[in-house]
Amino acid sequence: MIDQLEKYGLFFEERALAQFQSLVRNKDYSKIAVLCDSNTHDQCLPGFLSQLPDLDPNKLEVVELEPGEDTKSLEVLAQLWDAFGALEMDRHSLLINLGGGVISDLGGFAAATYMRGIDFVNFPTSLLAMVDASVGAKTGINFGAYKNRIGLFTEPLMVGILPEFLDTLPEEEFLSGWAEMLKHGLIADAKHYRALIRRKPTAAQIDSALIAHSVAIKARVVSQDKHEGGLRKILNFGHSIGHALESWHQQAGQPLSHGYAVALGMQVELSLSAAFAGCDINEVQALQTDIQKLYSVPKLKPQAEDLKTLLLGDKKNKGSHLHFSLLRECGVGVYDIEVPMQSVLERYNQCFHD
Ligand SMILES: NC(=O)c1ccc[n+]([C@@H]2O[C@H](COP(=O)([O-])OP(=O)(O)OC[C@H]3O[C@@H](n4cnc5c(N)ncnc54)[C@H](O)[C@@H]3O)[C@@H](O)[C@H]2O)c1
Ligand SMILES: O=C(O)C(=O)C[C@@H](O)[C@H](O)[C@H](O)COP(=O)(O)O
Ligand SMILES: [Zn+2]
Repeated sequence: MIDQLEKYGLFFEERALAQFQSLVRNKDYSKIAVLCDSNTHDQCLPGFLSQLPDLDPNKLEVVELEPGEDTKSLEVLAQLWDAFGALEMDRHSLLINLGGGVISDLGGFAAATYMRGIDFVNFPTSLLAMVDASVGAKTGINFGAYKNRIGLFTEPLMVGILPEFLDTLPEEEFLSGWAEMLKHGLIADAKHYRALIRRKPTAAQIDSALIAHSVAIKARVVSQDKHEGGLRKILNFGHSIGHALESWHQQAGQPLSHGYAVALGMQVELSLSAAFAGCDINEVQALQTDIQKLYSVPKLKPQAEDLKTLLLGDKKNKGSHLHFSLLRECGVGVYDIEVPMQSVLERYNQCFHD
């Protein structure tokens, strides 16, 4: 399985380091900048660099940002472009995104826009970024109240997955990444979903094979529809509600991790799947029970009315019509399902406020 991912530009463990080293040898970059947040700077960068003794220290630069979703902003993007200029990076420079999804989304976008595009690679350090964010070429920033409103599809030269980074990942971040893995099972592979639900989202129960299985689901979907004309929308299951909750909590000063918000979103969207996508109600209830055991509803939560504007801003919509990605059954995602706003708010209330 792991070898088969190389055709998508995904490399694991020592194969990732070897691929990266050969890239650097062949390209003769003028500068190589590593983009980190302060956590990955302290906990991942030293081990990463120690495995790359051939990197020329005279060409190496490190750019460190604050951790957290607020970093995925226009202000920080501008600071990053400034930093690239101050480091005299040119079109022959390389950016290494060493971090979670915030770093790969922002760094990929910054690299693709600086001087109309410089090379970049992703070395994801969170579970969520390994199984999802570093793969598939979506990059961008949040804008106004909305998640990922400004962005580009732009490919890293390679993605290097080093599961050793997970040794320092906090427990709540495992739970966040686990939600996207569950989503992969729910939309495309019921066996993967059942394998996950039998385990616990902890470092001890996650291995390279499980990561590879999840990321393979994403890579296969993306390879059939890179720019999200159709099928790729299934990867957005849980995200119409999830993004609205994530944005609302961010604004309320009580951030929810992306994955936690998606897990809550999946609970509501499962209910919509029964009403609008023909998913069996008993199956929906069983899946909701599984998910609720891991992701309980937070005490602080928006009123249904508070979600309206955020839901209307979702990228999958057409005009004022809400379009959802839902499930026909466990393992089968469907997309472009139109759902009236009133039904969404009712189901949200049934799940979270009754
Ligand atoms: N582009 C995509 O396809 C895609 C897919 C899913 C999510 N996303 C985006 O990704 C972001 C979420 O990514 P995330 O969950 O990785 O968040 P994140 O980048 O904020 O990382 C989560 C936290 O874990 C810390 N961290 C990361 N790796 C660590 C390590 N090895 N050791 C210790 N601490 C570590 C970070 O510093 C941060 O505090 C969201 O903005 C989401 O919208 C993008
Ligand atoms: O890669 C995709 O496509 C996804 O939808 C994966 C999602 O998990 C991810 O959160 C993505 O960033 C959402 O994209 P958006 O288009 O809804 O902003
Ligand atoms: Zn997501």
